Amino acid sequence: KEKVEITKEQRALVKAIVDAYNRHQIPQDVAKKLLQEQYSAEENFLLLTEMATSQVQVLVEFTKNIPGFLSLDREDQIALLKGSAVEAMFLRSAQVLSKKMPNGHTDVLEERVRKSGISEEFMTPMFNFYKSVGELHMAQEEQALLTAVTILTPDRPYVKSHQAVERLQETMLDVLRKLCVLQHPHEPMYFARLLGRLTELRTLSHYHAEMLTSWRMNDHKFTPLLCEIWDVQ
Ligand SMILES: Cc1cccc(C)c1Nc1c(-c2c(F)cccc2F)nc2cccc(C)n12
Repeated sequence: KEKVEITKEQRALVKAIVDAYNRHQIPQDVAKKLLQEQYSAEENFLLLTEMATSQVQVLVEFTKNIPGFLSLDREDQIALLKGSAVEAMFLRSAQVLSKKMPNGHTDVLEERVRKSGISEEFMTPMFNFYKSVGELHMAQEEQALLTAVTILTPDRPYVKSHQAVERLQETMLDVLRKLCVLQHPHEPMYFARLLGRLTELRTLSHYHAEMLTSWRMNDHKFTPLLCEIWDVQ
């Protein structure tokens, strides 16, 4: 039986990533609005746009705190952020939507998503993903590390120093693998199931691109930050 040991450095790495993941949460005012505003498709879409915008801001702050990220080539940092934003946001919103939030936020958010003009063909895979993430009952270390692994994916478009990104990603994967073994001793395939979510995320990001197009066709407005991160307009 292989003895799994987390080194001092790895413990420090996990702490840094979890602190960053928790420090940057969706602002309270956005979360509060979810409960207050009335339910029209327009109002729901506006709220979700505001939420998506703050999710991008939260993502940028989290990413800057991933040890080693800021030492990467500056253009690669941008390429990684643009290439991973949707996947990281699906992961983040999955945490919000899957855990039973206090005072019923979850179903309020779910309700608004379901009534925001998104067509059924995207709704089903999106909520299947949220359900499959919820069933994993991920610890916060796993959520934060899996998000970091997603961001540090070397084969994003326009990434030049592929190897530098791969080295960082491997550092995260190694400690995530150890954590999974230590925290789920009776589920030897747990780590593999986590990585399986990343495959599902790739599919979702294609759906997301189509969602963006259909929203644009219906003349929905985005914020400048959303236009920049997804090269729309
Ligand atoms: C905030 C939110 C939460 C859950 C579902 C949805 C549809 C949203 N909203 C958006 C998302 C988005 C996301 F932020 C996380 C996950 C999947 C996503 F589709 N992307 C965008 C891009 C332009 C406008 C909006 C309204 N929008």
